[in-house]
Amino acid sequence: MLSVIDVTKKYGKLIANDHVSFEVHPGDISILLGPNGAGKSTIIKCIAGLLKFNGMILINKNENKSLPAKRDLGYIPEMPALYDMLTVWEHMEFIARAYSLTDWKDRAEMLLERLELDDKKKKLGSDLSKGMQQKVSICCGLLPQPKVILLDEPLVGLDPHAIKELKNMIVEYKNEGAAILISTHMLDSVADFWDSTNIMMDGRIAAKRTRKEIEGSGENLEDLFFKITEKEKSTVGEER
Ligand SMILES: Nc1ncnc2c1ncn2[C@@H]1O[C@H](COP(=O)(O)OP(=O)(O)OP(=O)(O)O)[C@@H](O)[C@H]1O
Repeated sequence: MLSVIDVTKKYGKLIANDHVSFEVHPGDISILLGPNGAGKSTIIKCIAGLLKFNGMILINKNENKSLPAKRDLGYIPEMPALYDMLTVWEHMEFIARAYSLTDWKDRAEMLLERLELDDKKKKLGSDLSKGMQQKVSICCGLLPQPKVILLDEPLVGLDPHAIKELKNMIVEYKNEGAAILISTHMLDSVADFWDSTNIMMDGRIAAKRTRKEIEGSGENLEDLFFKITEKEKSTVGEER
C-alpha cells in the first residue's frame, strides 16, 4: 500500500505539490492525471525518494526513504537513466546485486524476452535507441518484483508490441496484489484497467474518483478530466 500524506514540495518559491494526499491500495491501478506542470512527476519523484518534501510518504507502512520501503518500491522514470558502459544484461546483474536477489536470472530472461530485448543482452546502454533504453528501465524496475510500482509516462516512446506487453504486465502485477501508480496523459491507453484516479491541477489534487464512482455517475474519464481541469483553470483565472 502507498500512502501519500499531506505532501508539499517547493522549488524555491514555486509550490509544485501543495498538501497532496492520496492512497493506492494493494491490487489497485491508480492513475495520476493532470495538465503539463500540474505536479505529477514531482509527487512521483517525492515517492521514489528523489526529492526532499514536507509531509509523509509510506510504502507498506514504512517511511519511503527507509530500506524496507525501497525494497518494496519499483520506479520506472519518465526519462530512462542507464549506465552507458554497462550492457543490458549487466544492468540486470546490477539490480540483482543492489536488491540481493537470488534466482533472478530466469526472471530477467523472461522480462527481456517479453520486451523483445533478448537479442540485445550484450549491447551497451549507450548503444540503445531511446525506446530500447525505456524497455531496459522497465525491466530494471520490475526485476525485484516490487509491491508498489510507480510508472511515470510509461508508454511514451514504446512500440506497439511493448505497449501491449507492458499493459499485460501491469495487470499481472495488479492481480498479484501490487499497488500501482501510473502518471499519464494518454487516457485511452489506461481506459481498460484503471481502478482509481487522482486529477492534479496547480500542484493540488483537484478531484479523486474510483472507477465505480465514474461508471455509476455515467461520466467517462476524459469528460471528467476536461471538466475538472478546465473548470479549475477558469476558477484560477477568475481569482486572479
Ligand atoms: N527541478 C525543478 N526546478 C524548478 N521547478 C521545477 C523543477 N521540476 C519541476 N518544476 C516545476 O514544478 C511544476 C510541476 O512540474 P512537474 O514536472 O511535476 O509537472 P508534471 O505534471 O509532471 O508535468 P508534465 O505533464 O509536463 O510532465 C512545474 O511548474 C515545473 O516547472
